Amino acid sequence: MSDLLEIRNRIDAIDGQILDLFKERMSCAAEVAEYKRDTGKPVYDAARERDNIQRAADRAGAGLEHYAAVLESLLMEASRDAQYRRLGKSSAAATTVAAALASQPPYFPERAFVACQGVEGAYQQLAVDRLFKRANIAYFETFDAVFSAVERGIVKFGVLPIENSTAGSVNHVFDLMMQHDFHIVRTCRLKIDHNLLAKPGQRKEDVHIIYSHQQAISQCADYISTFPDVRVHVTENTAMAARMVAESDRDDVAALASAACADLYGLEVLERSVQDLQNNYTRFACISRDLTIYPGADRSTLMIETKHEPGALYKVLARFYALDINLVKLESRPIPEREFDFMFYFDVDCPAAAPEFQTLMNSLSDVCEEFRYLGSYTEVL
Ligand SMILES: C=C(O[C@@H]1C=C(C(=O)O)C=C[C@H]1O)C(=O)O
Repeated sequence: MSDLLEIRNRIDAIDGQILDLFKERMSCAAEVAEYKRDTGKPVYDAARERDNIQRAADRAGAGLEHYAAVLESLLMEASRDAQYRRLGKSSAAATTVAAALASQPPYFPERAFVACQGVEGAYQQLAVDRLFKRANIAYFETFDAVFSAVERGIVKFGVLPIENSTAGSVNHVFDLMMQHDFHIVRTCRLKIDHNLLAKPGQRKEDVHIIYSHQQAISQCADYISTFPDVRVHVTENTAMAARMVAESDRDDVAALASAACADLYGLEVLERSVQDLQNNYTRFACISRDLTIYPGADRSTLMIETKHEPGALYKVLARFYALDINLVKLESRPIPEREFDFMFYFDVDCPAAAPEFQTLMNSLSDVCEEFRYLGSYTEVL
C-alpha cells in the first residue's frame, strides 16, 4: 500500500498543474473577451459550450463523464464571469438596477397611501403600521385587488403577507406575483399572536364553530384539535372572522384573530397566544409599481424560470455560489397551464450596490430561460 503522504504529494502536484492550466485558460478567455468587444459577439455561446461539455465527457470515459462535464461547466462559468467583468457589459436588468441606485431617494417615506387586503385589525394593517409612521389605508377584499390597485397607480404602496414561520409561504400571493407588474421596496417581520375571541360572556367549553383565515387555522392546528366538537370555517382574513363572530346571533362561535380585533369588534379574549409555536412570525412585502431602491437595501428578490432539464436549477445556484451570494429563501410555484414547469423565487442577501450583484444581474440570463428582478430592499424586524 502506498504511503498516504506520498499520494497526497502527488495530488498536490496535480492540483498545481491544473491551476497553472486554469490560469492559462482564463487568460485565453480574456483574449476571447477582447475579440468579442471588437466584434460585438455575445459572451455566451451555448453551442460551443455544449460541444465542450460533450468532448470533456467523452474524453473522461466511463465512470468519470459526469464529473468531467460538471468540471467543464464550472470552468466555462468562471471564464464567462471574467469576460462579463472585463467587458463591463450591462444587461437590461443591471442597467435598471444602476439607474434606480443613481436616483435613490434619501429615505423610506413615513407617510403613504397604502392598499392592503381585509379590514381594520387584520395582521396586514399591523404590518402597515410597522412599515409606515402614518399611513392612509385602503382595504381591498382580495390580494389580487391589492396588486391591481398598485399596478394601476390607485395607491403608491401595497402590503401583502408572503410567508409564515409555522405555516410556510402564502402560495396565493406567490402565484399572483406571476400575473402582476410590481416591485418590492421593503419587507417586515411581525410576531403573530393568535387569540381565541368570542362575544362577552361566552365560554370556551361551548364553542362549536371557529372562524379564521386558512393561515391562522394552520398555525393553530394543534390548539383546534383540543376542542372535542368543533367545526372550522375559513374566512378571507382573521379580522373578518372577528367581525363575523361579533355580528353572529349564535352563542357558540369564536374567532382566531389578533388582540387588536377584540377591542375593534367588542369581543373578549377567551385565550391568548394560542398558536402552536410561540415563535410565530409572518413576513410581509411592501410593493410599489415603480422600482425604487431605498438606502440600505441589502436583499433582493428574483423570479427565475429555468429550463426543464437536469441541472437547470443547479446552474442558477452555481451562479450564486460563484459570486459568494447567500440565499435566504427559495420558493417554487407551478406555472399555470404548463405541466410541471416551475417558477422559482429567490431572495438573495447582497447589497444592491455591490459589484457582485451587478455581475449577477449581467450573467443570470445565461443560466435560465427568463428572469425578472423584483427589487432590492431592507427587511424591518
Ligand atoms: C471563451 C468563450 O466564451 C464563453 C466561454 C466558453 C469557455 O470558457 O470555453 C465557451 C463559450 C462561451 O460561452 C468562447 O466563446 O470561446
